Amino acid sequence: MCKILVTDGMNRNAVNNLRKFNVDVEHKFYDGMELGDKLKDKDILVIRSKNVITKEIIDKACEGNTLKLIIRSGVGLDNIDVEYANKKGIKVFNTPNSSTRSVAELTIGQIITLSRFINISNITMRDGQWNKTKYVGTEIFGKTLGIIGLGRIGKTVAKMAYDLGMNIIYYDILGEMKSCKDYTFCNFEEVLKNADFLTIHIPLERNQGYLIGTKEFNMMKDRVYFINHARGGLVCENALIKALDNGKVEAAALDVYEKEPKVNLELVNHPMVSPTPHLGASTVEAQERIGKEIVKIIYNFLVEEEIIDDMKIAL
Ligand SMILES: NC(=O)C1=CN([C@@H]2O[C@H](COP(=O)(O)OP(=O)(O)OC[C@H]3O[C@@H](n4cnc5c(N)ncnc54)[C@H](OP(=O)(O)O)[C@@H]3O)[C@@H](O)[C@H]2O)C=CC1
Ligand SMILES: O=C(O)C(=O)CO
Repeated sequence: MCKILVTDGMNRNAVNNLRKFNVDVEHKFYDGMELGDKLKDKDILVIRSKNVITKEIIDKACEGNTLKLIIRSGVGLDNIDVEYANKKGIKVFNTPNSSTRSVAELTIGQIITLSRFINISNITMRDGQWNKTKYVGTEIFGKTLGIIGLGRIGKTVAKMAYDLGMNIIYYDILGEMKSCKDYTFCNFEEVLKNADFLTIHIPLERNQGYLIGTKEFNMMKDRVYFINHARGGLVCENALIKALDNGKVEAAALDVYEKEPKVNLELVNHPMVSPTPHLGASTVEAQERIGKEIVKIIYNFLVEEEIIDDMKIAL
């Protein structure tokens, strides 16, 4: 019988649907070499962001010679050594399309949160403070939103922000996108220099250094609003704290951190930071879609491997 290990949260409908395939599903968190050990008799591993799948774990798993598929429930594959897994004959899939809308909506929510002091008002009002004259915000209409990475999420953020009246400038490694003529392609430095609001939506590549450190913050407009919902490792947190302290950055919204789930208290306690604990994909809708994507991947695998017949069931 095909054995599947799911180490993290997974939509209940998806788990129930998997069981229709007459497979063995163990739903329990394991990590490190214990996980490697548990994988010795598993065919499929499903993880989210909590596990880091290293060469060592893959080697341990391969002692059992059963593991054929790793599925990352989500987009970023930076927590899996994909190249090594592939070298060992293990396929790696993610669910790239399911959370785009949710991450984009969180980003737009934070753009407005920062521009209107919503986060800091929430906190100070609980102390009985009435900072009406202190928290004079800014409209986002007519302001320039700089986007680094105009992929699925970047494009969705761009469309929403454009519809709210923002001017969109972007940089993407793929260059100018013909289908995005309402937005202006710039080089990386030009986006940093001209954005009133700056948001990052690129993957973290393995062994990549910071995309944004002190040098890059210094290039930005004074009092820029900064959002990182991509990966913590892209931004130097110490440089961000300095930029917030010296007013280069007016306010920052963060969903991702350098050392998750460890919290950098200096950063998240900064009065001008609006932090969320990696909630980008945490909506009912995104999780349902992710669950469906995973079931489809596993279904295709089981059919391909002739473990089940093409059941033509509605997934
Ligand atoms: N906070 C959260 O909960 C979530 C965070 N994420 C993060 O968001 C990231 C983006 O997701 P998504 O939009 O779906 O990914 P996409 O691959 O659709 O978009 C990323 C875009 O950025 C481009 N790119 C890659 N590297 C660079 C670079 N150095 N400079 C400029 N552009 C670059 C990519 O080009 P190319 O295709 O050539 O690489 C691509 O066009 C994910 O990788 C993940 O880390 C995703 C979901 C949830
Ligand atoms: O899907 C992703 O990449 C996320 O960060 C959410 O888990």
